[in-house]
Amino acid sequence: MSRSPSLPDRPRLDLDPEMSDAERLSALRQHFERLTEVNRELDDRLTEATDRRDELQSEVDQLKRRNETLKTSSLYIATVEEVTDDGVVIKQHGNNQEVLTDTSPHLESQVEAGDRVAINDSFAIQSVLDDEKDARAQAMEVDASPEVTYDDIGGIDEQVREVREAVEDPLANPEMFEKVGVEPPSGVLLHGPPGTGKTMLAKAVANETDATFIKMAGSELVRKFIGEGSRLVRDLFELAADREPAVIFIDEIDAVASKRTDSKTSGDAEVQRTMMQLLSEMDGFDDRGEIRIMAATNRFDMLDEAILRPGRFDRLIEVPNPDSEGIVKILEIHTREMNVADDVDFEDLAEELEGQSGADIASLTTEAGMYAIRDDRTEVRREDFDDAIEKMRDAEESGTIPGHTDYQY
Ligand SMILES: Nc1ncnc2c1ncn2[C@@H]1O[C@H](COP(=O)(O)OP(=O)(O)OP(=O)(O)O)[C@@H](O)[C@H]1O
Repeated sequence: MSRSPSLPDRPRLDLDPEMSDAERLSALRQHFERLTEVNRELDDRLTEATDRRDELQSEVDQLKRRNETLKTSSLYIATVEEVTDDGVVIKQHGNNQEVLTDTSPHLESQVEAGDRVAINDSFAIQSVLDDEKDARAQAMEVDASPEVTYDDIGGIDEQVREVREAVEDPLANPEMFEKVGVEPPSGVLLHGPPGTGKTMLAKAVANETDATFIKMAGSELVRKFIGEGSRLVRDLFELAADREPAVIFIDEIDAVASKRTDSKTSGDAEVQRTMMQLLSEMDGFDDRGEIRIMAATNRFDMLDEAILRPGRFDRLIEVPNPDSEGIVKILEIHTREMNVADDVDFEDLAEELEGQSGADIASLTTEAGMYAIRDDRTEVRREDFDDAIEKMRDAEESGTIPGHTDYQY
């Protein structure tokens, strides 16, 4: 780095007592001129230094920005295959390319075979991903205390009773099953059309038993790369064991447990592997205990029978769309907090809503409330429900799915 030239010397004033007044005045004048000159010089240097400082500052800002971009730029995921003296062998997810790469010295001691790591464009390992941060966080929804209660679920009382018996009792009273010598159902499969309260049921059981609710969507298990699906299944059961009591809920289980297809694509083989992993986790599972397994599907007809064998999903509960009595209950539940006008008759509305799911009814009540708000009213009237029904019908006719997808607990 170049050093800045030294500062100009401070001018000295030498006054000889022998000097005449005129000489003194001239010496003083010269001194004043030199001072002014040095002052100007210092001023220039100051301006120069300030300019340089601004320049350096803008360089620092630029570097900071570049550093930020580097830090936030996309990294790729890979699995460590082997740690050798020559470097680390990783396999990139997605293209399965094997690469021999380096780790930064501070990570050297942390990297082990089997770890998932984040790599940059040049394959250098940037960080080691732990399971929580990686797969679990991405693919699972973990709720230590879900808020849904049985009172929030309408029109499927029989299903609630069955679920309580099959899931809640073994969690709450495992010793009872032990004493009587009865095996509780291993897994409970809820099946029925979309939006009928299957997820709510699983959350309500978890709530009632103070269990952690762990949800994994079957589609998440399929989107992963080779070996990733089965690893996620293992993670799922491990996490449940860490957090017991826990209710595992696998939604859209048909995604990994459909009847075998004829095609022999590697994708199918991978799905099969994931399903086998799921079955083996369930088979090696102690039925009585602190973890209960539930799954849901809208495509019961597609399921591979292997998952329905005893010891696996051996309790099937159908959750249908509500009948008119159920619709009234669901309307009551979803209007609990609403100021509903006297002219709204739920029985009458239920007739119009025949065939709709709980989710449709939930979004319909929200929509009716929105009509009241748009009209600057706090009271929701029959006309608002009528408008909401009309909107729902239009959406059905035009093929767009009614609003339940954007209205979730
Ligand atoms: N029986 C019901 N009682 C009250 N609300 C319901 C009922 N069924 C559905 N809902 C409403 O619909 C929303 C979605 O329900 P839920 O997610 O439980 O359906 P699901 O059967 O799991 O649907 P999917 O098969 O699409 O996953 C709930 O958050 C709730 O607002």
